[in-house]
Amino acid sequence: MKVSVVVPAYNEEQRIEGVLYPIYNNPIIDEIIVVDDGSTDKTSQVVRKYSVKLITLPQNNGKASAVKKGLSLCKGEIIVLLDADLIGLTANHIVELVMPISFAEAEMTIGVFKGGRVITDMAQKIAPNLSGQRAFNRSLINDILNMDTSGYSMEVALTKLIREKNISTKKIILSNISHVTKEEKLGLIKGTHWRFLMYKDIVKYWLS
Ligand SMILES: O=c1ccn([C@@H]2O[C@H](COP(=O)(O)OP(=O)(O)O)[C@@H](O)[C@H]2O)c(=O)[nH]1
Ligand SMILES: O=C(O)[C@@H](COP(=O)(O)O)O[C@H]1O[C@H](CO)[C@@H](O)[C@H](O)[C@H]1O
Repeated sequence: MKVSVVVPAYNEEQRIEGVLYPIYNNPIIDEIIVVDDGSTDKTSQVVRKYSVKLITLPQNNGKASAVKKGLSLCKGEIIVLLDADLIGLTANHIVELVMPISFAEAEMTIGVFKGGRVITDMAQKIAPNLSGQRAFNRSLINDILNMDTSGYSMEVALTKLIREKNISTKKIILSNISHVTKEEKLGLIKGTHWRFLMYKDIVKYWLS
């Protein structure tokens, strides 16, 4: 089965190679689409060093719309979503996310960090359903594209969709992987502000 990987990226020039390098040119992956969500840094320039498809959006519209743009263009029968700021990603993590889908054990897998860093392990233990690392069957793509979601409400919208449509899921432990937190990327004040905006998107979606 063909595998597409979609990576939304906003101002990830310093981190995105940590995601592309381990997986580009890998025979298990047929297509990698990076959606540069209106970055103001050199994200696109860095991505162009790799043989992947790059979509550059003219302005920053938030993670959900970047992911949807990638989904609307990808061709795989199995689709993998990855954040652009992962630390310690390996091709094996992709295999672990994809296998249960290809063996029809689940329609969607949700990757949960373990053994990476305490801070991100803890966050994912508390809220595994917020994970941006997933694989799913193409049969779900129209439902996902039709979700009324914006900003950081992508994962919470997926959780709602899973419940409503009774989609079978499987949690996959991803070992020795982490991501760069907002505070690490942006500093304490700006990072906390973005975190607040993220939770606002999530709560707003739940209340809608
Ligand atoms: O407006 C945005 C904000 C984030 N992202 C991307 O969405 C993913 C998750 O975002 P972030 O790292 O901010 O979330 P966190 O993992 O810190 O919650 C990353 O690949 C970001 O580059 C995006 O495409 N557009
Ligand atoms: O793990 C979490 O609590 C949040 C916040 O991560 P940071 O510590 O701000 O990097 O990250 C996740 O949630 C976002 C909203 O659902 C997703 O978009 C991210 O992909 C995911 O990493």
